[in-house]
Amino acid sequence: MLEQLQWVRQTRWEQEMNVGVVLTRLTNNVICGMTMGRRCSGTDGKTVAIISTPNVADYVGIREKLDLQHLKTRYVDVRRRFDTLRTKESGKTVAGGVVRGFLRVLHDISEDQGAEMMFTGDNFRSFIDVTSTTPPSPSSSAFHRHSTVLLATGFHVPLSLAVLSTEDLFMAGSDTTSTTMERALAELINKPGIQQDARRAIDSVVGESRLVEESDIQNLPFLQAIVKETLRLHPAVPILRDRNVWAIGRDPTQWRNPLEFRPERFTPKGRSFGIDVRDQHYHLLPFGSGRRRCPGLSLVLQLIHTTLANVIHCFNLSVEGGLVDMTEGHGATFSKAHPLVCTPKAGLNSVLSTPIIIKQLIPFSVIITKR
Ligand code: HEM
Repeated sequence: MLEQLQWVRQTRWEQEMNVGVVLTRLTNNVICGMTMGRRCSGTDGKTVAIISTPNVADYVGIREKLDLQHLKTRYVDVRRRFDTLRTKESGKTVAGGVVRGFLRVLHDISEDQGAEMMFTGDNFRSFIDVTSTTPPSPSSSAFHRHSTVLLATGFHVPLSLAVLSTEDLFMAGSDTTSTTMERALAELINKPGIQQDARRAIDSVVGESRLVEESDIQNLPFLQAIVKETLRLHPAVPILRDRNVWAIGRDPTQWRNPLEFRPERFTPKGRSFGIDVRDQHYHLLPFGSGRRRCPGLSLVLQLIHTTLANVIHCFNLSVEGGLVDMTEGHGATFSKAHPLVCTPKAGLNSVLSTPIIIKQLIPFSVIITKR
């Protein structure tokens, strides 16, 4: 995030910047780094927007004939870019790139003694079996369709299938994560008192001379409460197959003042202290539950906590008159109807010293300044 703001300062002076797009780029880079060992997000955040936009034609049974929103055309473009990316990767080495990234992640999990779930050889084989049953992508090049990768266990996996899984991670993880962070920032802009309390708590643990690190998060219960409250009110996957997570999170029989953003409910003195998002409590299920529970949960919690903590720690965020409009849009992740758009204004030397005015497209404006 801070790096992105640096980029804005250098290249987009006095130009508008969509905060959601910046957060999407950040998330894409994390997923890309994890799976491919490199950065790969474009600069426009277009991929996720296309993938997560519901196609009107799907609902009226004319999807083969009409492409009213030009989604098909745009999706083909996305696939072409994915193909380019994977071709670049496989050009280096077939067993390298994507699959090496996967293997590294799987290996790390199997070695991690503190992991919630021990990853055994059987788990590993199951993972490969599931991957192998995925139908090949029609747009894969002949090379990818016919190339297989010999995994450490002795299994051969078609390269195209391994790459498909990478795409799944983008679809499942990118927009969900950035939307959640955007929502949290918007809530904090609307609730300056909560923002200040969070900053004070971070200062007391981290001080003012360094950035927040992942290891600090466990000592920041109020920040954790803010993230839980964001996931309660704004679950990025609002409706699952068998339950409406969005409605459960606002159920008045379970939550006092359910429509209000009150992170303190999750703090030691609050009524909901101890309630967690890891499927132990069935009235807070932003990541689903059971076998289908989001596998990216631990990663995403680290990413969201660390990013939010650093933004809160480094900047004051405020709105110019009125409140940030929290109206939900129509996308798969219920992202904001009006994205947060910021305009960097007068600048000082360091990126953290750059006052930034954030405004929504209509009609609100937000100011972010160096503390
Ligand atoms: C705030 C961010 C996120 C939220 C709220 C979220 C939530 C969810 C939910 C509710 C599901 C469906 C569970 C079900 O079907 O019952 C899911 C599935 C999934 N998520 Fe996440 N997710 C997030 C981020 C991520 C990230 C960062 C990744 C990976 C990098 C990821 C990977 C996946 C995958 C692969 C699935 C499909 C699992 C399956 O079909 O069995 N998610 N997620």
